[in-house]
Amino acid sequence: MGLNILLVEDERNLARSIRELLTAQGHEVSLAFDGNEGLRQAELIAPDLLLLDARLPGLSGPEILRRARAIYPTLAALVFTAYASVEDAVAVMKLGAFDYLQKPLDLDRLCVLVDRVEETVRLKQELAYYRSLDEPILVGESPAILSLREKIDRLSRLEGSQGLPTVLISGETGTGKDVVARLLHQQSSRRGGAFLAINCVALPESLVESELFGYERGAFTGAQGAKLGLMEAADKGTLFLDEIGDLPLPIQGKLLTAIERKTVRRLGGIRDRKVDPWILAATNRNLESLIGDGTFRADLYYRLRVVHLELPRLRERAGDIPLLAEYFLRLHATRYGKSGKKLAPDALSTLQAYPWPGNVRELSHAIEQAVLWSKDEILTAADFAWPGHLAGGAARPFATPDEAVRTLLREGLSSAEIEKRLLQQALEASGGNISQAARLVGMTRDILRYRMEKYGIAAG
Ligand SMILES: Nc1ncnc2c1ncn2[C@@H]1O[C@H](COP(=O)(O)OP(=O)(O)OP(=O)(O)O)[C@@H](O)[C@H]1O
Repeated sequence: MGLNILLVEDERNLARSIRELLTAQGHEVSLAFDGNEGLRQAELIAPDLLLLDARLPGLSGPEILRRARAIYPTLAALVFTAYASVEDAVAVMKLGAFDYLQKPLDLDRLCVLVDRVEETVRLKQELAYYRSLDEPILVGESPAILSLREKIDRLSRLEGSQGLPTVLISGETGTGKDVVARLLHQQSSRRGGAFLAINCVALPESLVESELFGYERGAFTGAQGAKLGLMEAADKGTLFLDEIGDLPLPIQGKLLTAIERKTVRRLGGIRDRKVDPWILAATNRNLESLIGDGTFRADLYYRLRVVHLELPRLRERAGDIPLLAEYFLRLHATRYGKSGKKLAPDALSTLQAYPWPGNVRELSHAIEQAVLWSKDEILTAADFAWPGHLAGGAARPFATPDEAVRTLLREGLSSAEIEKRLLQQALEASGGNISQAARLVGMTRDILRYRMEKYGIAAG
C-alpha cells in the first residue's frame, strides 16, 4: 500500500538518497531540512511515519516527536541517533518511537524497519476496521431513520424485570435489520448478556430445532453429549431470529409455546427449564401473505410483533445516500489502506439516482468496489459504471437471474404471481405487441395468449 513518510534530516544529500530509496519501494516521501519546518509539515500532512534525525537545527528530533505525538498519538517514528549516543536512543524510545538507527545509517536495516512499520500500520487499520464492524452504527438523518432511532432508544430504556417485549423488525434485504437488532441489544439492559443470532433460512428443520431448544444425551442417534439450545444460552441476553418467515411450521408452534411460557424443554428431555431471552425477529418476507398461504402461524406472528419496527427502503430515503456513501467510503478506504479518497459531486448524483434494490448492503458493496479499483483520489461517476453494476447510473434492478428470483421470493410472491408480472412487463416493453412479447419471454404466441387469459391480463 505504501506509507506516507515525512523525513526530517539536515544532511541534504543523505535525505535525498533515502527519499529515492523509499520512493522506489512504493512509499511517498516528503522532506524537511530543519526541526521547525519538520514539525510544521508533520502537523500539516499527518504522515504514517516520521523519520527523524535526533540532532537538527531548530527543534531536535525527540522534540518534534513529542509535539507531533501530542496531535497524532499513534504516529510511528524511527529516529537516527549519533553513533554511541545512548541517551538519545533511550530518550526517543521513551517518547514512543518505533525504533532507532545509529549513524552512519545502514540503509538495508532502514528498509527492514520501514517494512515493519508498514505491517504494523496495516494491522492497526485492519483492527480499526473490524472494531467498527463490531459496533452497530445506524447512519442516516432522514425522518424515517430519526424516528427509528427514537424508537430504539425508547425500547432500550425499558427495564423489563418481567421480560422485554418481543420485537419484529421487517424490511427488504439489506435495509439494516441486523444492525437494528444489534443496536437494540447493545443499548438495552440486556447488553451484559449474550447476543445470539440464528438464521432460520440457512438450516434444515431438525437442525433449527436442536439449535433453538438443545438436546439431552441420547436424544437421537449421534447425540453423544447434551447440548444447550440458543433459547437457554441467550437467557438474560438477546436471541435474534433472522429470516423468521422461513422457520419450519412444526418449530413455529414450539417456539410460540417457549416464548409464552418462558420455558424450554430440550429434545429428549423430561423437564422444562426457565429461560428469559429477549426475542427479536426479522423478516424480509411478507408474513401476512405467508399466513394467507398457510406457511406461517398467525398466533406466532401476533406474538412476535408486540413491537413492530419497519425499516425503509434506501430509495425511500435517498437523502441519506450522501451520508451513507461517505461513511462506507471511510470504512472501506481504512480497510484497504487507501485513506484520502473523496467522492466527486457527479458520483454522488449517480448514487442518488440509482434505485438500490439491494438497499444499504448494495451501496456498501458498490463503494467497496470503487475504492478497490479506482486509481485516483477522487471517485467519479465513472467509478460506479463498471459492467454489471450501476451502468452509468441507470436503473438495473438485478445483477443476476438468481438475485431476481431471490428478491421476488422474499417479497412473498408465488410462482404464478411472478409469471404474471413477467408477462405484464414483457407486454409493456413491447407496447402491447403479442408476438414481440412472446419472443421476449421465449413462448409461442398461442401459449402467451393462453397464459394471458389464465391470469386475466388484457392485451394493453
Ligand atoms: N443505516 C445503516 N447505517 C450503516 N450501515 C448500515 C445501515 N443499514 C445497513 N447497513 C449495513 O448494510 C449491510 C446490510 O445490513 P443488514 O445485514 O443489517 O441488513 P438486513 O436488513 O439484515 O439484510 P438481510 O435481510 O439480507 O439479512 C451491513 O453491512 C450493515 O452494516
